[in-house]
Amino acid sequence: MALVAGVDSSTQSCKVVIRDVETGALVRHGRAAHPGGTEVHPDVWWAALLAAVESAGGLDDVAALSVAAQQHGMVCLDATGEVVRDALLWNDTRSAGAARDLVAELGGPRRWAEAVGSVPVAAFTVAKLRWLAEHEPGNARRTASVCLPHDWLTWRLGGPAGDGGGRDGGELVTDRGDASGTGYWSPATGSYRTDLLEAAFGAVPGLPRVLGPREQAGELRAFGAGEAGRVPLAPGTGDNMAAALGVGAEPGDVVVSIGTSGTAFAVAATPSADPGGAVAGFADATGRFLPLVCTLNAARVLDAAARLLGVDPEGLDRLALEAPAGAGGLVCVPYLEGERTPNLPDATGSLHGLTLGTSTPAHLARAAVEGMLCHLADAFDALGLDPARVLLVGGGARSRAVRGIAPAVFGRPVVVPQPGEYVADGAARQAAWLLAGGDEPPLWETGGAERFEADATPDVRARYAEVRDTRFHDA
Ligand SMILES: Nc1ncnc2c1ncn2[C@@H]1O[C@H](COP(=O)(O)OP(=O)(O)O)[C@@H](O)[C@H]1O
Ligand SMILES: O=C(CO)[C@@H](O)[C@H](O)COP(=O)(O)O
Repeated sequence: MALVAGVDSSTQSCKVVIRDVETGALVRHGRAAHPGGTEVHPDVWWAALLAAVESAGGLDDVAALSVAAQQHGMVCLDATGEVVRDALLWNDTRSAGAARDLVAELGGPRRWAEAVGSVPVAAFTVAKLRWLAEHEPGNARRTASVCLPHDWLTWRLGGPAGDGGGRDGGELVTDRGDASGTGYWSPATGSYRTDLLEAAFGAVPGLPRVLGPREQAGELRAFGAGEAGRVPLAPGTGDNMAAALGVGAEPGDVVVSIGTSGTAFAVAATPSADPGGAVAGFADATGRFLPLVCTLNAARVLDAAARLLGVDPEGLDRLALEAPAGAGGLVCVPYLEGERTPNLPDATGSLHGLTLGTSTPAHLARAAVEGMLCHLADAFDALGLDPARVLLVGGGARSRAVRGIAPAVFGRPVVVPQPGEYVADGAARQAAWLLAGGDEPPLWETGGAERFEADATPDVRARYAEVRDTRFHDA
């Protein structure tokens, strides 16, 4: 039985799945935690990857491997391949002012949408590079090349066995999906916009070569591999693109992911360009496109509510399901980490409608779940689609309360695939595609999905919208 490995190096953890190439059956898996915070030295991802691989039983028997990872993170390397400074992650908002400046300098959001499919906000690599040039000019001058988390991990995996840091000049590569989150690569033309990068950063550092969906990224050299047999590395991709591949999303589906970020995205045949900036016009991992709306606040809203109430995730579910729909008028606008969509990087969360009646743990739990889901429903609406299927994935989709309340808030049934690691699965499927060749990724049985239905509660969304607009209209 030939096996492939898929990695998901996401915000909170690194996950590894080992799957059968032919059937996609899960053979082994492992994970290791990432630290909190919005800047991290890439070596920390490397250490977590090693630990996750070990807990997945190693890679000795895999025939190909692919890495997916959190999008946008700025990894700067010097001329010797050493990391210049901690990577700034997608959810680090210090670059919000830099993004505003870039939008103004190019002549407004429409110009950016036309140039690269997206209007940069703090998350985009291009804004982080402007921030670096302005605030850490010494680090900017040392930056000989810039890449993304999955590019860097792929590069390290292809390094010499026993590599302890630094590299000997191997080529950096990326894929269309992750390149489309930089703000200096156009999904529509498939080429870098080095003019935009130079205008933002004052120089054009080395950039990863952008690979096609099943182009080989190199060979596995870490873990002592590459001596006995050759293990090809697939191009890898951003975590949302990998999730689309992992659940087998097709045009007509919208995927809503509740991880550290909340995302709503769809597979599209043509590129998109939203001058309003809400929809990022990304590329996907199959040669198509992935219009996507991303929020900064999703599963961690549930974590925060559980912490506040002194309960575990199951306790939060139980409380939320005890309270009535609408939580008696208690509304949580969950901008706990600032927000990206809408673009309110300095916003904080808000609780509105406290009365003696709503001052109960159950009402607070319900308000947190509904607020998080109303916020995601806004993201879903921004896509402007009427999909045949809405798929709910990510760690937060494991919550019983989320599954029960989501169809009411979204006003349509939701399908929850069997609990799994869909980003790592997508990476594994890409690795299998590299081995199999062909125009389409191999078809894998994704297992039993569960469909959840509920009566729509438009009044819950209306009340949320009223509080959101009153509180944040002028923010
Ligand atoms: N049963 C559950 N109920 C609610 N939330 C859960 C549950 N299991 C996991 N989570 C949440 O999932 C989140 C992590 O999701 P994940 O998709 O792995 O994030 P990321 O990909 O951003 O690292 C955590 O914030 C965690 O609280
Ligand atoms: O910035 C985006 C999408 O544009 C985020 O979705 C990141 O890719 C992080 O993903 P998670 O770790 O939350 O899955």
